[in-house]
Amino acid sequence: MEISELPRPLVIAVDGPSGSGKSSVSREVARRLGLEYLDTGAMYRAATWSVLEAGVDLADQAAVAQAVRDLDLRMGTDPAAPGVHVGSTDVAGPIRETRISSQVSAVATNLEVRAELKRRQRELIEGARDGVRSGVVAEGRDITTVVAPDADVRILLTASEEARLARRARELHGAAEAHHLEATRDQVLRRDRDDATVSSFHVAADGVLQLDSSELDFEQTVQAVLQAIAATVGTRQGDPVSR
Ligand SMILES: Nc1ncnc2c1ncn2[C@@H]1O[C@H](COP(=O)(O)OP(=O)(O)O)[C@@H](O)[C@H]1O
Ligand SMILES: Nc1ccn([C@H]2C[C@H](O)[C@@H](COP(=O)(O)OP(=O)(O)O)O2)c(=O)n1
Repeated sequence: MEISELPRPLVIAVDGPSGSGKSSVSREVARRLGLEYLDTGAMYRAATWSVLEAGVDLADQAAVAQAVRDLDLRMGTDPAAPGVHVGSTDVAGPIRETRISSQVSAVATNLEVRAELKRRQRELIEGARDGVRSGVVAEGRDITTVVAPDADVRILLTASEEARLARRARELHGAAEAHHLEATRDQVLRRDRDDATVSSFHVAADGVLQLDSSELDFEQTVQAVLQAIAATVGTRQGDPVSR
């Protein structure tokens, strides 16, 4: 089925571990389908940036949760330029720094923080459903299971540990040599271990399509996701309630 014929509104949920390619692939899929793009990991990163900026002790769960409830977070959802602002401060760059990557799980495992961000993510997804682009690709760790279990298409993007480490090392250091792989280990494997205590993103839940990108390059992965979307919503063609 032609992409232009896909029913709208269209909500696509993508989850996966660190380095599986979910952010870059989801963003490109959103761009090609003319949908909005929601990077929920960026919301946890911006919350972490803000809490640290305010000098709140990450171990003080109640104070962290309150700071996140008070957070003036503005998520841009244009896949061509998905900005992240806290108040008027552009934090798109700072939230990718190693100091945030290494501490974000402490915030993401705070259950009150999760409840607050889940509420905001649902609002953003609903807003996108009714917005000019009529839909969104939302990606993270618990989108297929908790935030948008009723999404039209739900995909778990996985890749072998080896592939994920190599991709992250290349991204951070420009090469995947042994010492780079070691330096990247904390950012990928330890963080996934911590994050997995509150979300399930290694095994696909019922009705969630698992896609292993270990042997695929970026373009092949984008194509695989587009095909999965067309195959899933294409079967509902003619269904007037395509959500
Ligand atoms: N299928 C793929 N093959 C090779 N590299 C990829 C693939 N998908 C993504 N990448 C690259 O791997 C890195 C990590 O991807 P990213 O989308 O940030 O992963 P995630 O959001 O799951 O942590 C990026 O530099 C990205 O360009
Ligand atoms: N829906 C989500 C999205 C991200 N998180 C957490 C898990 C991660 O450690 C951080 C940052 O997510 P992000 O997707 O930017 O992580 P990657 O570096 O792409 O692996 O937020 C989450 O708990 N739930």
